[in-house]
Amino acid sequence: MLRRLIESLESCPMVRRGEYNYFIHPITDGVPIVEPALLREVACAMVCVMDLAGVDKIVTAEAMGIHIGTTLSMMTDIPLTIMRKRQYNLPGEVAVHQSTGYSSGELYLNGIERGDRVAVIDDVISTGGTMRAVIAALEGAGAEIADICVVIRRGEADVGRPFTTLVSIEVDESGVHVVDTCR
Ligand SMILES: O=P(O)(O)OC[C@H]1O[C@H](OP(=O)(O)OP(=O)(O)O)[C@H](O)[C@@H]1O
Ligand SMILES: Nc1nc2[nH]cnc2c(=O)[nH]1
Repeated sequence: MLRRLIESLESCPMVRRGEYNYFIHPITDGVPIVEPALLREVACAMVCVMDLAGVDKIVTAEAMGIHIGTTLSMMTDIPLTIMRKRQYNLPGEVAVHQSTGYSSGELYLNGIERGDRVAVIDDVISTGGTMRAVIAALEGAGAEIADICVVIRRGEADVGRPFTTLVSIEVDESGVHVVDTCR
């Protein structure tokens, strides 16, 4: 079922970002091209593995959760909010610090009301810094996190809650290796 995702990961290019081996893939970078069939495969798998019962809103982080979150939202009719790297200063906006293996900055959550039941999705988890920031923001806003699903798990990050991943990978000098899948 995840044939396109697995094959494209195992043949994707990689660059160095400092000490970090950064793989480049349509789902995590939007380049070189996002094939509709791949996006469909990923979103269909998410619908299958996630508990979306009674979920009011899907939450993702800028930028590379957006195409996945949009597809999932269109398939399920659940509205989407995007945690932005830009501050809007709207009433109730929640700011949190995000750090990854190669960058750091702020993320801003809007559009969540106390008691909202939310599902969190993202393209990849590596250090877990982004997901911990998203969870902290949602807890700060008083949301109930119903489920968390990330397309690609790289490493063993702990975010303090269980989460589902579609595939687990290892990355070394020779490239990406898929070591586990959700089905
Ligand atoms: O587990 P972590 O180490 O936090 O890494 C995962 C995050 O890294 C990427 O985001 P990035 O901040 O690079 O922004 P982008 O989506 O705008 O490329 C990716 O989209 C995840 O959100
Ligand atoms: N594209 C991409 N995004 C990431 N986010 C965290 N690690 C990575 C990576 O290696 N590649």
